[in-house]
Amino acid sequence: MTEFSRRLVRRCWLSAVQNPLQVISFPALQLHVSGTAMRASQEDFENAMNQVKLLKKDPGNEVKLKLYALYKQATEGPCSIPKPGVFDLTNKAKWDAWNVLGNLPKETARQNYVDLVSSLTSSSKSSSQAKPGADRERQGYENLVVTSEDGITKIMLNRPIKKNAISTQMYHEIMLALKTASKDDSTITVLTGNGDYYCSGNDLTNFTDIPAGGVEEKAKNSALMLRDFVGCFIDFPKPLIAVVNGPAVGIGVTTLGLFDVVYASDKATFHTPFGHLGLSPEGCSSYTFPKIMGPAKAAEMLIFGKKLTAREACAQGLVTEVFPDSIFQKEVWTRLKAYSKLPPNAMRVSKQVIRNTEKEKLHAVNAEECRVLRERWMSDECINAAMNFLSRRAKL
Ligand SMILES: CCCCC/C=C/C(=O)SCCNC(=O)CCNC(=O)[C@H](O)C(C)(C)COP(=O)(O)OP(=O)(O)OC[C@H]1O[C@@H](n2cnc3c(N)ncnc32)[C@H](O)[C@@H]1OP(=O)(O)O
Repeated sequence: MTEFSRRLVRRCWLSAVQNPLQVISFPALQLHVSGTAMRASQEDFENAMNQVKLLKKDPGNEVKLKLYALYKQATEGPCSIPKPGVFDLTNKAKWDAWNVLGNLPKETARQNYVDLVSSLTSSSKSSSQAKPGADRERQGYENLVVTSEDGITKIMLNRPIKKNAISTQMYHEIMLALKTASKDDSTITVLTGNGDYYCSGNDLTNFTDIPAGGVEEKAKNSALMLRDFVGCFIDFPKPLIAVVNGPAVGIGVTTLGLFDVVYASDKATFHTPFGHLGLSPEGCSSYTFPKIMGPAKAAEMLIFGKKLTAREACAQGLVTEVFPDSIFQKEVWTRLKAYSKLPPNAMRVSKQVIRNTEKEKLHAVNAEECRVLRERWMSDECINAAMNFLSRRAKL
């Protein structure tokens, strides 16, 4: 094994442990019941297995791995299957969870499984009564808050604890929110972030969830998803406004070129660290940025990762206007409320006149950027950079 492979193994495992939510999918709990007859607690065990399938709330990957391991130990005894390969993160995490149980007796594993399920069912009963969760469920978004008021649909990234990094689920949620907003009664649509960040870009743990087809399949799926995601911005039919409440990174910056207006707090910064991450530009920025700020300034951002302050970004034309943070929300929303009262059809038509000549070009640019990124994601440069972040060694 080379030093690089050794480092990769260590880091993959570290990332799996640090980010268990990315590791294992809920259907993995649909376990098969072994035909082996068991003693007294077999009925409890089977009941517990059925209860797991009925859980309303995903218990999280750490718990799912524990359940998986206890089930295997209870039905098959100690782990004796070969250790899965380095890139097979899901099966490796499952193997590790099972293997760590060592020689735990089957009966004990069965009892532990039943106890664990019982604790989950009681906690899910009490948490289902909590109002905020119920609201989120009704709205259908886990990491967005979408509201419509005064003719404005506001889509707020709501993962402040992770600086609004966009997880795979969030990409889908944002696409859904944009598609819904494009058809609702509102006249303008706003994207903003909750907390101190606007968005810290792609969630770097997205790539720890490797499917059975390996990194190639992951890269292919990610490229398809990215193409759809950016396509939603290109095709968005109404005025789309970014309210950049704090720092923006990666795809949180590149997509700004597809917005009609960008308002920023003076606390916001704009950073596209693609070089550091072994990546290449997306969000049509390879086309929009040189057009907006000229090729030289765009290259400094997109190739060398120069971070801009809000005022610099405004001077380059990426940002429409900068406001002192203390008055940012008040000023911006007052202005947006006034804009939202303008005749909606005129606003739509004006947007189309401004944007439509570019649409075809933008879709072609998007497709090409995704094609290139698909290759990049499989490169050593990119894997190393992501692993560095996951092992907390690098702050960009
Ligand atoms: C599939 C489609 C792909 C589309 C292509 C998109 C490309 C991009 O967007 S490239 C840009 C990717 N983003 C980054 O490289 C940013 C990485 N994050 C950071 O460098 C820093 O976290 C920071 C500068 C954004 C903030 O630093 P700091 O104020 O010191 O806060 P923490 O680092 O402690 O962050 C708090 C918490 O949030 C997690 N987190 C932040 N950003 C991300 C991210 N992009 N992905 C995953 N997780 C992120 C961070 O790990 C911390 O989590 P805990 O350690 O669990 O508290």
